[in-house]
Formats: sequence, C-alpha cells, structure tokens
Amino acid sequence: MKPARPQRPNRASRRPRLAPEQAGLPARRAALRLLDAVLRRGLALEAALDQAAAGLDKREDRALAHAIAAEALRRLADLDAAIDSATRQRLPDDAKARFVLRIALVQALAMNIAPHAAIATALPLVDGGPRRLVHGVFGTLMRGEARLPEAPQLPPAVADRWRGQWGDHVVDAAQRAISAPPPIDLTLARAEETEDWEKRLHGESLLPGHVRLPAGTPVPATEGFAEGAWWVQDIAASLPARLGGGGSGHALDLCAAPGGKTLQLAASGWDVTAVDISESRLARLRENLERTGLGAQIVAADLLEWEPDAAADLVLLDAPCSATGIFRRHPDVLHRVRPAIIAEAAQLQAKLFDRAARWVRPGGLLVYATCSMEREEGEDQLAGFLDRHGDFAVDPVLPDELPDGVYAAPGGWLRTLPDMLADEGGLDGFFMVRLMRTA
Ligand SMILES: C[S@@+](CC[C@H](N)C(=O)[O-])C[C@H]1O[C@@H](n2cnc3c(N)ncnc32)[C@H](O)[C@@H]1O
Repeated sequence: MKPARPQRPNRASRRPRLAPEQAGLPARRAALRLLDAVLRRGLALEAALDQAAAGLDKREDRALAHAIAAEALRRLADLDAAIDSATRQRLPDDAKARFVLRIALVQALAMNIAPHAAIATALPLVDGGPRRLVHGVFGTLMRGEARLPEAPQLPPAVADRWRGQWGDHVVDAAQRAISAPPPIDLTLARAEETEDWEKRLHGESLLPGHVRLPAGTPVPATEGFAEGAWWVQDIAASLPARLGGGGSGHALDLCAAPGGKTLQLAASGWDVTAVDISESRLARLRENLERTGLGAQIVAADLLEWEPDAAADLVLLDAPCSATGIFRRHPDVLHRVRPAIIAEAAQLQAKLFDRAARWVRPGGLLVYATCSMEREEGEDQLAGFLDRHGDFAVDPVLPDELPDGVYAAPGGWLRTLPDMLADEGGLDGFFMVRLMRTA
C-alpha cells in the first residue's frame, strides 16, 4: 500500500490566519477615515461612508466602522475631555493621536468592546505617529476607570447656539436625546389600519397613521415593509405633509426626494408632482413608490429654474437645510454645521420659498418645512416671507393635528424641539408652517 500523501491545505486554510486584533483592523481604519472626513473635511457621515469603507469585504465591517464613527461623534466632547485630562500638553484638535484615541476610547467606554481589543486595533492606526503616547493615555484612562457621562455633552459651539435660541432646558433635552438611539417611527400607507399595525408590530401609535417601534428594530425584516404597508419616517418629519390635509387636487412636492412626504401625499389622495434636483435621491423615491404601490409624477430639475405648467392646490416645500434637527440619527451635523453653512442654506431657502409661493393657486395652501433647529431656517424665513408676500397668511396648526405633548407656537407655526415627547422617545427638530394664499 502506498503511503498516504500529505494532504494539500485548501485555499482557505493556506491563507495566513489573522490574529483577532488584525482581523478587526480594517473596520477601525475605515472608522478613522470616516471621522477624518467629517471633522477635517466637513463631509456628512453617510456621504463619506462609501469611500471610507471601500475595500471592506464584509457588511459587518462596514456597519462596525459606521457605528464606531457615529458613536465617537455623538460623544466627541466627552472623549476629548477625557483625553485632555490625561495629557500634560493638550493635543491639537486635528492630531492623529487624538483621532486614534477617540476611536479606541469610544469602543472601550461606550461600546462594550474589551479595552485590550480596542487598543490593539487602534495602535496600528497611528502609523508613524506617537504610539507610546496613545498607549500611555489610553492606559492611564483605563487604570483610572474613566467613564463617560450618561448624557453626552454637546460641542460647546452648538450648546451656546441652541442655548441662545431655545434656553438651557432644550440643551439639556438635546443631550439626553443623544444618550440612547432614537426609536423608529413608521408612517402607514392606510391610516385606518393604525390599531391593526400597532398590535401586529407591538408598537405604540402617537397619531393616526403612525406607529413607533423600539430603537434597533431591523426594518426590512419587519412585517409589512416588503409589501409597502409603511415606510420609516420620524414623526416630526411626517407632520408637514399632514398639514396639507387629505386632498383631491394637485399637489407639488418640492425638494421631494427620497420621498417620505411624496408617499404621504399620494396615500392621502393627492395627485402629486414630486420635484428634486438629485437623480440619485430620486432613484430612491422611485423605489419607494414601487414598494408601496403609490404613484406620483417625478421631475428631476433645479427649482431655481424649473416652472410648473399650472398653479397647484397645495405646494409643499421641504427645503434643503443644515439638518441640525436630525442630530440624533446624524450626529455629524453637530460638528460640521457652522454659522456660515446655516446662513448659506437660509439664502437658498428664501429663494425657494419665493418661487414656491408663485405656484400656489389663490385659496390654495403652501407648507414650508425644514429639519433644522435654527431660527434662521425657520421663524426668520417665515417673517421675511410674510414681509415680502402680503397675499399669504398663516393658517394656524391646530392641536388635533398634533400628537399630545407637541404644541404649535402662538403665531400658528410649529417648532419641534428635543424636549417634546421626551418620555416617549423624542422627535426630530423641525420648523413648519402652513400658509394660505388669500388673493
Ligand atoms: C430635506 S431634503 C428632502 C426630503 C424629502 N422631502 C422627504 O420627505 O423625503 C431636501 C431635498 O432638496 C433637494 N434640493 C436641494 N436643492 C435643490 C434645488 N435647487 N432644486 C431642487 N431640489 C433641490 C435635495 O436634493 C434634497 O433631496
């Protein structure tokens, strides 16, 4: 009998085995690239993700990179305070060592990752930089049993800006709002099925046509998603289209993509024309219409140039904005939105608001909304608009249009802030107003 040939290892087992910390390294490197894209280049976290995660083979690595970067952004002020407490000379804000320490510390202090794994996957990121310093600062903080506060601090510039506009209680509420992931709100295609879906999904409804699910619910796997019975939409984001009422006429949905409000308008009976400048976002709007079986005419155009053929019964302008109102899900806005960005957005909003006004028929409605916490993009826009357009009047938002605990301002517009619905899981910061064309 011939002696058995030693077996050739198959391809997979010939690959060198990676030590666990090396296996986790690509995701951490991507997290570092993401943090750099937001903090140094001012990009939105989601916009930077594809490039930062290019080369990651596994979906879990991409999700981990995103989770580390998002958590670091949520807790940046506290991570930096911890780092500063353990260094004799303050590390510059853009020092590589500070970036790497943020990545290591957020994992160990906020993400339940074992400190040895957090530092082992962080040190190679320092490349030629001060490894010993990073190791030393991390070790000092771990030995000192460093902790992060339960409610993260807002970056000082944001805290000052919001305190000046809304007061201390809103800053405190905003800090509490980012201490835990927000719940997931659904808008139902058929409001009359609210009780049914509330039971089937074990959710909680705060308004007809709305169901709230716990944070982290896996959306595509949840009953009703594939057949388009509902879509994900923060309850505050669902209010502007509700202000249009159930309709039987023609509605223009301006700045429509990815289409949460288009779906609502179509579902409540409007014949909708949805306009947006972004082809890629409109592709998502098309997918959403397909999934829900709802219909709308879609126009890809710059609203600073486009004109409709005829005036509409309802015009909804969900204007592009700083998006500071969605800081719970997009903590990057806390760091990259500066006063100049807000001022630039406000200029565009005023132009779009004026154009939208021309396309409302006499007696028709105009709803203006922004997902911003800034008066410049809300209350100030309305004041400027009313000065320029004597033929429009505020049509006040009524209590029965809103969930309990959310109130319109005395002037009839609605400003949602993080102290509203705080015990039920909160809501995004929005400004919205309904105007009627009187002449
Ligand atoms: C707040 S988002 C809209 C969200 C959308 N209404 C929804 O409910 O899903 C703002 C939108 O304005 C669009 N936009 C920005 N500038 C525009 C312009 N000049 N003309 C048309 N759309 C524009 C952006 O592409 C973006 O999709």
